[in-house]
Amino acid sequence: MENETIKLEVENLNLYYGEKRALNNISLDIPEKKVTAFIGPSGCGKSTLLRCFNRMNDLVDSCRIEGKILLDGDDIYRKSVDVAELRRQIGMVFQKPNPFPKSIYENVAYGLRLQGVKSKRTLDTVVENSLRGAALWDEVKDRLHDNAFGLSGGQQQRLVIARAIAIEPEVILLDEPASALDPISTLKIEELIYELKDKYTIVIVTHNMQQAARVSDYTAFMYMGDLIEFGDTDTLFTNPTEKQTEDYITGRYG
Ligand SMILES: Nc1ncnc2c1ncn2[C@@H]1O[C@H](COP(=O)(O)OP(=O)(O)OP(=O)(O)O)[C@@H](O)[C@H]1O
Repeated sequence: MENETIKLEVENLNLYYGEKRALNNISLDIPEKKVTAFIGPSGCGKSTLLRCFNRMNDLVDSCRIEGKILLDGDDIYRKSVDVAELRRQIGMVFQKPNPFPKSIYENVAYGLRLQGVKSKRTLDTVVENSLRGAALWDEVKDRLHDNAFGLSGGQQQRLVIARAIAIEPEVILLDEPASALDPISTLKIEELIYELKDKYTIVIVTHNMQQAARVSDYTAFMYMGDLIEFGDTDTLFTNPTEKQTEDYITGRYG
């Protein structure tokens, strides 16, 4: 990690849902323009930690956090932070593709329209570039004004990624982005993740250890709200430091 620029820093983060503690004193650094994967058995807190990065947990009434998360050195939980702007900087893609009930074009243009962009030429350019960036342009360029629901699940997920990158985020959070997809669509998403890291910092939650090993540069293994081990992906999968990590990656539990 010495040669990396740190994009997000988690410092002594505790997270509670009511009385129940779901994250225990987590500290880790997310490097810029790399892919960081969170792995671990169901319920270990991967999605909860991911959602902290764009303050999605603010939407859960019972949720309380202690500790800090810094984006480029600034605390994202400071009172003065504009959460809408934070979510523009840190985009998120969920497990199930969630396009809007609009055309392919309007799905991608949506964020820019919200920002007040009206120029057709600007919108056309951004829509094309974003669809190209999400490796979807060639498949949809002749049907941009068709409803997005007519796309396959894998195409819908790439559309959602195009919608996310249209507003030029710095970080993209992916919560099990391929778990609802067939193997070929999954492969396309994995190839896309690999390409996107040239421009964006990517954090991915995945159940699939092979996927983490294929797409990520760094991996964090979590267990019951604890961060057990964090390091470069090759080392974590071939020579883990902790016995619990070894047991998990060799399939002894989880
Ligand atoms: N909104 C919520 N309210 C209360 N408890 C929650 C809430 N969301 C998650 N939890 C609890 O927090 C713990 C961590 O859940 P989380 O969804 O982060 O785990 P995960 O590792 O992502 O699991 P999975 O792989 O099954 O999605 C679990 O015990 C879960 O039941």
